[in-house]
Amino acid sequence: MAEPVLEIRDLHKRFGALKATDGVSLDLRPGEIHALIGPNGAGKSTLIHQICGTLRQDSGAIRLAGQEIGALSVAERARLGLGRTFQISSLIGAFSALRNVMLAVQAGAGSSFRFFRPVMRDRGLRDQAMARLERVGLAARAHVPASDLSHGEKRQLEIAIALALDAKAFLLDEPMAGMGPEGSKVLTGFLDSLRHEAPILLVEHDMDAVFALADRISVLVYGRVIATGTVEEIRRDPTVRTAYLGDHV
Ligand SMILES: Nc1ncnc2c1ncn2[C@@H]1O[C@H](COP(=O)(O)OP(=O)(O)OP(=O)(O)O)[C@@H](O)[C@H]1O
Repeated sequence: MAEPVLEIRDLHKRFGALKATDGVSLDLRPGEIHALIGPNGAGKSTLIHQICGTLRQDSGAIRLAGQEIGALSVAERARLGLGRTFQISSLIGAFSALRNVMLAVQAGAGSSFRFFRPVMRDRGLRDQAMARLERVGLAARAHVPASDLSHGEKRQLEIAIALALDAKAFLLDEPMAGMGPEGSKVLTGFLDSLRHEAPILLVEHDMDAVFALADRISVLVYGRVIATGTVEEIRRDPTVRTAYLGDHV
């Protein structure tokens, strides 16, 4: 089997007496959407925060493409290809969609000399950024300030930024939240195709989306993974049905 892109090994995080992450291990394999589900307070966001670096684990390993990243800053992890979107937005509201993506292309290229050039006049950057906007279906909105984009469009823009940073893995934290049924359908179709660019760790409460998209599902309860498997395996798992899925299957 192909090497996992992202590996979490025996991760622990306490808040006082509360074990928010209690020995979590999971893998994200090339090309897959791995959904992380579980009841409110199970520790999904805490786990995502530790993977992207906004929260430091007490112990355990986090590896991206074989490299230990658990001690790196958020920016360093992003530079190595961890594409984090949603819940905490990285968009600059006053800048156009195009400019937001151009800044990401520039950061991804990592060439500091470019800082001295007027970003908007750099043809190469512009073309690369437009290609990412086209990929996510936002080319027609390129010149609209990010703050004026709709909820769904902001999410598309965040994915364009992650693409510009050459993401090796996407962490998507409740992408369907706040979307209407039509928006959810469009986003589901888009995420389905995005997995071919980089695998996706998807935290999502919308079970229709999870069941439609996930190659594998891990169920988190009280900071522990109680089951990992395909959609069918998880739907049939009696422990999962008792702990969480009862209403959803
Ligand atoms: N900074 C913090 N300090 C103390 N306790 C925290 C902190 N952050 C989270 N917790 C607690 O850790 C537990 C896990 O919370 P977390 O937000 O990770 O769960 P979740 O699965 O993402 O929930 P939801 O589905 O509601 O977003 C909860 O009991 C929460 O109250």
